[in-house]
Formats: sequence, structure tokens, C-alpha cells
Amino acid sequence: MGQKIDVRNLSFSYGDQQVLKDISLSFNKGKFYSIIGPNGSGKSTFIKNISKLITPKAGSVLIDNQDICKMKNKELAKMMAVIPQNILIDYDFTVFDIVMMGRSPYKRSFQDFNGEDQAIVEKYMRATNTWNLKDQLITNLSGGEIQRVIAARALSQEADIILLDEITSHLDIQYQIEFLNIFRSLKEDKIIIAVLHDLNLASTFSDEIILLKRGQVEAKGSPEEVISKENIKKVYNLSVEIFENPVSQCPYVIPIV
Ligand SMILES: Nc1ncnc2c1ncn2[C@@H]1O[C@H](COP(=O)(O)OP(=O)(O)OP(=O)(O)O)[C@@H](O)[C@H]1O
Repeated sequence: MGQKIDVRNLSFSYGDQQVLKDISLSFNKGKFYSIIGPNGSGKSTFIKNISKLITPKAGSVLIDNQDICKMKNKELAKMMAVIPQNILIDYDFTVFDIVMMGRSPYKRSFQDFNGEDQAIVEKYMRATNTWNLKDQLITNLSGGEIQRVIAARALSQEADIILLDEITSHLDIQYQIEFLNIFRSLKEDKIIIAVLHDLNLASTFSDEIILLKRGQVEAKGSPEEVISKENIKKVYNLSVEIFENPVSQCPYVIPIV
């Protein structure tokens, strides 16, 4: 389950504003993918389409050759976990209860969580450094703490596909790196797709990068193929120098200011 995602000729519009145009891509197990591109280029809209939050106007999204629009939400939730960009939780659940919700796809109606669920939840709360927050109300946490709790919930879903929509936006530098490391360390038997704004994080962590420009794929491939002076100029209208990162040996972008 969740070995491969095929996006075929995907187009999407909000009203008469076309936001995604004829996108075809494949994502395979064992890889960390980043989606990059300027503000408004359609990155979040793409993540919402491939997670069935919104429905493509044309084209399809297939997981292991099955159209996600024909899948039950619970079945999809066993295969795919999403960490969204904007997390609004205004009900007074404890952090532990919120993370436990990640186990719901595995339960029948009114079936209780068991010791195995608790052990899974504790494992991922410790990994995301949220175990010490377990008895707090979610409404009392900071933006970065909430994002870590939502990551723990997504990990507790134990899905083969993880979508991260700008997970780093609320996180300080330590947690940005820690988080991307957690997800990268899990990639062997998962598909990880992350929307990232920081080109150098994308370059360091990704096996493949997809560069969007106005809802179309401008470039895709390895960091070396995508992170080039020409692509950055064309898509961000920004002049940059590219060096080799001395630690990771990946392309390292420095804007010319
Ligand atoms: N719910 C919505 N209704 C109408 N238009 C929307 C909606 N959500 C996004 N848009 C528009 O669709 C376009 C793409 O937005 P999207 O959020 O996918 O871009 P993005 O690349 O994720 O941007 P950012 O980097 O700023 O997060 C933008 O022009 C945006 O204004």
C-alpha cells in the first residue's frame, strides 16, 4: 500500500482562476521530494489535490493505480498523512488526545484505543519532543509546539505517504532540521513530499525537487538539476550564485543582493 503516486494531467481552478495546469508527475517509495516555487505558484493547492482535500477539475491522482477520488477517506488516511500549512484547533483537547486521533483510521466506530495505540503514540511524541506537553490543552500551545503535535499525530497514523505543507514555517531552526531529519530517516519505506520555501533545505534534504511556476512544472529532478542559476532567475526573478555545500555537497544558493 502506498508504493507509488501517479498524478496525471492534473488541472485545478478556484472559480475562473486556473491555479494548476496539466501537471503529470510520479512519486515513488523510498524518496524525499520537495515542491518549491514562489508565493502563489500553486504548491499548497497541489498538496490539497493529491490529498483529496479538493477535487481536481481535470486529470487524476492515483495511489498504486487506484484513483483517490474513489477511495473512502478512512482507507486513504491509512495510506496518507498530511501536515497542513495552517492548523486551526479551537477545541479544548489535551495534546495526548489530539495525537491519539492519528490512530482513528484503524478503529471501528466506538472501538477503544488499546495499549498498542498508546505505545505508538508515545513513540512518536517522544520523537517530536511533545511527550512533555501531553497533558496540556492544545489551545494553550505556541504555533511551533502545535506543529510538532500535529507531526506526532501524522506519524502515529503510520501511513506510507506523508505530505508536509510548509511544516517548517512555524518551527525554529533547531526543529526545522530535526523535523526534516525525522522524515528523511523514515523515507526508506515511505513517500515523503514536502512543500519548502527554503531552497537550501530543499537542496539538502531532497532526492528530487519539483519547481512550480504559475501552476506548471518548470523543472524537476535532482537538486543539482533543478537548483541552477537559470531556473532561479526564470522562476523567482532573482539573481543568485550557486556553490557546493561543503557539508552535504548539495547546491547551495546565495542571493546576489
Ligand atoms: N481557497 C482559495 N480560494 C481562492 N483562491 C485561492 C484559494 N487558495 C489559494 N488561492 C489562490 O491560488 C493561488 C495559488 O495558491 P497556493 O496557496 O496554492 O500557492 P502557494 O504556492 O502554496 O503559495 P505560498 O508560497 O504563498 O504559500 C494563489 O493565487 C491564491 O491566491
